[in-house]
Amino acid sequence: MFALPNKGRISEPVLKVLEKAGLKITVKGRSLFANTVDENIKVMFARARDIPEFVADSVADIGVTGYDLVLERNVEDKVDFLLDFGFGFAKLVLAAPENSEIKSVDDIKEGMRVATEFPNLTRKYFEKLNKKVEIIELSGATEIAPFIGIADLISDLTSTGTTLRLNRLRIIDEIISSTTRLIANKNSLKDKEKKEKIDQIVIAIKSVLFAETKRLIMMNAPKDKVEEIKKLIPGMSGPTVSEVLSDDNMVAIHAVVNEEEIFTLVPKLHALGARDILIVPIERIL
Ligand SMILES: Nc1ncnc2c1ncn2[C@@H]1O[C@H](COP(=O)(O)OP(=O)(O)OP(=O)(O)O)[C@@H](O)[C@H]1O
Ligand SMILES: O=P(O)(O)OC[C@H]1O[C@H](OP(=O)(O)OP(=O)(O)O)[C@H](O)[C@@H]1O
Ligand SMILES: [Mg+2]
Repeated sequence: MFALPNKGRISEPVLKVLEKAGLKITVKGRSLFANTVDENIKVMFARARDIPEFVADSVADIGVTGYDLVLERNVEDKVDFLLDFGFGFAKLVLAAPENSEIKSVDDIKEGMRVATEFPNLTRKYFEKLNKKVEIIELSGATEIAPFIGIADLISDLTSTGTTLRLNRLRIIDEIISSTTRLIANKNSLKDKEKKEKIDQIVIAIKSVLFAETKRLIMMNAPKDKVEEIKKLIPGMSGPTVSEVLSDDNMVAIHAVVNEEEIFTLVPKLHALGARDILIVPIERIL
């Protein structure tokens, strides 16, 4: 059983990656379960917040959730981290109103109230600092707490910083940093058949994440410039060079290159006489 977030900000990007990975999850409306292209892989939809426990307790064999939520549920020792999706980046930070006297951790006094959706991580953070504070658990919109007099500061997730800025809150310290992860139940990994399926899923997802940073570049180029072009695009196993039947002096070249290199690469290829340059997205690289 594969547990996936049913809503929230990581749900859609995760489903997109799995779609590209060829899992073909057939979701019918708001249903709680779904089938996949592989009859041995069933999907269940749950809140990202609950998925760490579902995986730790063997309700699901694997699941996708935030690293922050695994730590918050205190199950990091009960699950294995199989891969990092590289998105869903957020930091759990301690923040106080800009006009508050709290400017650093040292200004936090005994008995101050901290509002949060992450009571366990926040409690642990203050225990380490040996500071006694009161944790006020909220289930969202934590930013409002200092302004309605129910807390002195908050600990909340931030990624772009927009929410904190908008609410005139200043970061005091960083508690943890998080991204979206694939986690597995340790016993499921010990089961030979399940392990085999899980490995297939991991390879499929990795192939998608890897391909997202790459492009296939294709071009026609003068034969006598091939060596120079090769130096510009080493490719994954060297570029492929093939004949152009209509023109003896030209060859067709294709190679896989890093997406971020393309902007500077193209003018150099042009200068060497490359023509008909095509840059094509790649769905998966295995
Ligand atoms: N602003 C953000 N930017 C990037 N990732 C985030 C952000 N906020 C949360 N996340 C990640 O997404 C996970 C799920 O958070 P999200 O808020 O989407 O779900 P939720 O709290 O279950 O839903 P909702 O907030 O709609 O009730 C978080 O634990 C974190 O890992
Ligand atoms: O730094 P930013 O890019 O502005 O993102 C941070 C915001 O995103 C999350 O809220 P979410 O949308 O999940 O709402 P919630 O507070 O109700 O969980 C988080 O709790 C912050 O409020
Ligand atoms: Mg949220």
